[in-house]
Amino acid sequence: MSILVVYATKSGASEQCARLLSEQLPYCRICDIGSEKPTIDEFDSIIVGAGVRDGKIYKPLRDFIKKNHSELLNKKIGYFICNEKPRKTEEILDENIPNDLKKAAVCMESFGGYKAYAAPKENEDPLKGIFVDKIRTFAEKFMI
Ligand SMILES: Cc1cc2nc3c(=O)[nH]c(=O)nc-3n(C[C@H](O)[C@H](O)[C@H](O)COP(=O)(O)O)c2cc1C
Repeated sequence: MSILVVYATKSGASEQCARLLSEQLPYCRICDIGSEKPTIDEFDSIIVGAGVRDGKIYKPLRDFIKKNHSELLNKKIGYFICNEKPRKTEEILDENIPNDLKKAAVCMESFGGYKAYAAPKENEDPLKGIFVDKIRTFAEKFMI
């Protein structure tokens, strides 16, 4: 089973999460939708994830979901978001992911994120604010 993690990031948290996920999943590659166009028919399983600003996941990922809606329904799929207020996760997923795609998902989760305008500097921990345990649990659940 080959897995693709497609992500969009602005301050880096979603990229960190995509990397950690890929280390815990077999045959997994990651793709920054901001700089690469993935060929999704090469993959049985897709995880999509993005940062959130003003309640919205980033546009390149929204566009990816819209463009590939019917193909995604035929994949094993999971969603993650990176945001600083994980309590709003359900609301954000409801407003950003179409219902049928949400129902078909194996897992959906917020992995936390950086406080607004406080992304870690080069000498700081790049996982500050990220819930590493949630990434591990997500990966385990995705593989069942
Ligand atoms: C301008 C701005 C708006 C934000 N809006 C939200 C928001 O509506 N809800 C939330 O939970 N987090 C919000 N955040 C926090 C981001 O979701 C968080 O920094 C996350 O790490 C972004 O993902 P990224 O690092 O992959 O770009 C906002 C951050 C910024 C800078």
